[in-house]
Amino acid sequence: MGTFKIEGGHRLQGEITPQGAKNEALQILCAVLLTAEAVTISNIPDIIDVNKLIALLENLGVKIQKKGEGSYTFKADEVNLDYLQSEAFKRDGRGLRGSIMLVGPLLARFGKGYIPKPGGDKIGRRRLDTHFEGFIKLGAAFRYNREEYFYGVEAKKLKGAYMLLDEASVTGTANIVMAAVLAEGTTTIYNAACEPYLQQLCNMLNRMGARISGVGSNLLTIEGVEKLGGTDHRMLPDMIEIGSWIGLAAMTRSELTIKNVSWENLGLIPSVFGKLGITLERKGDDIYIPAHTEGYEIQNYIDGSILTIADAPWPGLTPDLLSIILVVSTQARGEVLIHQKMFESRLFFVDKLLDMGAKIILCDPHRATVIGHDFKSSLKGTTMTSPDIRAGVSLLIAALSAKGESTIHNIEQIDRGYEAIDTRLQAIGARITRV
Ligand SMILES: CC(=O)N[C@H]1[C@@H](OP(=O)(O)OP(=O)(O)OC[C@H]2O[C@@H](n3ccc(=O)[nH]c3=O)[C@H](O)[C@@H]2O)O[C@H](CO)[C@@H](O)[C@@H]1O
Ligand SMILES: C=C(OP(=O)(O)O)C(=O)O
Repeated sequence: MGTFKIEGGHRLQGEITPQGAKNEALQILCAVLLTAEAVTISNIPDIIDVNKLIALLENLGVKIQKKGEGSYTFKADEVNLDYLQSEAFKRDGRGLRGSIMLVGPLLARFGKGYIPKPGGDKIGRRRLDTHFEGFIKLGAAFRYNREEYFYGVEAKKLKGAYMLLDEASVTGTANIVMAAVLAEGTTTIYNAACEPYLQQLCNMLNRMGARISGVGSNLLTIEGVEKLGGTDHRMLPDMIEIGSWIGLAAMTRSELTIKNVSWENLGLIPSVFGKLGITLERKGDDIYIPAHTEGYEIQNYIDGSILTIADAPWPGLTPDLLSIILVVSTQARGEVLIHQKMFESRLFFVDKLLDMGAKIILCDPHRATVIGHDFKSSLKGTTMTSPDIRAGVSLLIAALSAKGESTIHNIEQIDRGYEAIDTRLQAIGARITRV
């Protein structure tokens, strides 16, 4: 179990460039299985989850060639389907959430897709019904081995169908889209998720020869094609990392520039931080955050009532930023209710913030009221364990703003999604060491 030691209370300064988007990368990498031709992908983040998925592709027989930093060519012309039945796959396929998206492309191209119950953050129930109900609608037979937690779908030929998803699942939509592009006839997916991750996936598939319309909306129409070809694709900057750095700048009262953020793909993220009173300036495609020496003040609603910040399917606020928003609120002027609607166990990390001196009432597993300190009292360094990726980064931000030394254990959770976070933060003045 890796550990970070952090000496808090120091201002940071400078520029930071976001990595390529983790959740986009997981979709895009699975899509290389849809063609026998070469697909070149750049801006791939060097993080644990992505590297695990690349290893799974390699074990499936995908030829992988490094082109440069974060840039690889993938060629799935000799896929080894026997690997899917191996003990190694049953073990390694469980290592991340994103591996579930291998199923759709395998089913579409080879008529069968299998996966052990995938891993990812332990943040509450994470069902897969949307994925498999979609495959069944396309004509696949489904089986689930409860003893081994092993899922399987098979179909000689998928047939396009209309489906209204019971929830706008991000990985579920990506999986069904990747299955439908090679199905016979037209598939309509209503209540589809439409995050930039999915827009990027659909645009890439269209460049490979797919016929997807409605990209960016919750109504996707997919006319199946016989086969797909190769393409080049570049990952967008990671919007969750961008949000994390905005929070970091505000809470450490640092002047920071976040480079090349792809503003048009950030949705509500800048305005939600704006509601916490954080000033962001758009400079070209960068975000400039001045040092908040006077702190920041949470806005109330127009009628004077207390602000709620809640997650919602895109274009609502992504749930992956709520832990960071919560931590940043602990030093704001004012109060806010944080409502994590999607996940049941994502707010329990607030106990650690309470230990550090934050004023938070955990109302129930989904809601926490935060009463900001307005920097009149700093958080105090402590020893903690990172429970999940975003809580881990939130605790890291808290530790960097706190008085004294903190220790964060289980930092593999952070490394799952943030590339070389220690050296990148050291470069802007953070006192953080990996021990
Ligand atoms: C690898 C990857 O891409 N992971 C992301 C993906 O996970 P993932 O695709 O696993 O998450 P889903 O979109 O399926 O759903 C996440 C949770 O939200 C609930 N839900 C979802 C949609 C909805 O309309 N109502 C609702 O309550 C689900 O029941 C589930 O508990 O999307 C999540 C939601 O943005 C993000 O937190 C994860 O970082
Ligand atoms: C929940 C997350 O990841 P995963 O779905 O991979 O567990 C996340 O990125 O915040």
